[in-house]
Amino acid sequence: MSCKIAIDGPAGSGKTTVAKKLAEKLGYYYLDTGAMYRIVGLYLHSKGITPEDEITLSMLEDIDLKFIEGKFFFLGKEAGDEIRTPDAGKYASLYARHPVVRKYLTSLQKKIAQSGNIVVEGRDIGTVVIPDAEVKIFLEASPEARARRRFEELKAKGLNVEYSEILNEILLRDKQDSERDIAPLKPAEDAFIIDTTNLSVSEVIEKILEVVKIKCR
Ligand SMILES: Nc1ncnc2c1ncn2[C@@H]1O[C@H](COP(=O)(O)OP(=O)(O)O)[C@@H](O)[C@H]1O
Ligand SMILES: Nc1ccn([C@H]2C[C@H](O)[C@@H](COP(=O)(O)OP(=O)(O)O)O2)c(=O)n1
Repeated sequence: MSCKIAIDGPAGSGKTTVAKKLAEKLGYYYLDTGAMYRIVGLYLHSKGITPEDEITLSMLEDIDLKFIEGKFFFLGKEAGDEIRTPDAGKYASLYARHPVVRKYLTSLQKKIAQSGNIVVEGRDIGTVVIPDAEVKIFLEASPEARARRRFEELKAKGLNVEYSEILNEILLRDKQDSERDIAPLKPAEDAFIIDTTNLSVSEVIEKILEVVKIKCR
């Protein structure tokens, strides 16, 4: 029996860290849907196209977005740290509200999610991308904890960031992602909600594994 695990939640709640470790532990595929929105957001911004402009399918196909052996490629090159900057997250969230962007990326994500046992992380996985997922997890944490984590993460990568700026960026994306009309950030009705504010990564993974043992027998 194939088992699909959806992990949703706001920025800094621990989705990527937990999803990657979980997929490795279970021997499942892993899909970071946020990376796809980051690639699209950076590309459209670089072309001077705003989220208010008409965005066509052919514009998005010009990105030549590919997912090969767990890695993303666009414009013929592998996606690197350039998609992990605060600006990339800002543009991802801005263009993620556009119906053509959502339709295009959701269609790709649904196809990839059919690969077999997989952990998929994002904002609308349990509600839209794989609503039939056997396991649905919604991670949350205080904005301050999430900003602190992201601040430490970016600082460790050598980026010159201010905690207050990161907190404001996270609060803005929380609002944009949860208040948009299409596929807003919210827990699926059958999602298990885990507050990670005072939990270690291992403790979060242990909680998820308890659900997996029951739902993915
Ligand atoms: N439960 C946790 N406790 C402490 N730090 C965490 C926890 N979960 C994730 N982190 C750290 O916080 C940062 C952001 O985590 P990440 O998995 O990228 O969050 P998201 O994908 O939800 O934005 C990373 O440096 C990660 O190591
Ligand atoms: N399934 C998804 C994944 C990401 N997005 C949008 C909204 C998010 O703010 C941005 C960036 O997502 P990403 O998961 O990479 O960001 P964080 O790692 O949580 O900071 O993309 C989305 O709308 N739907």
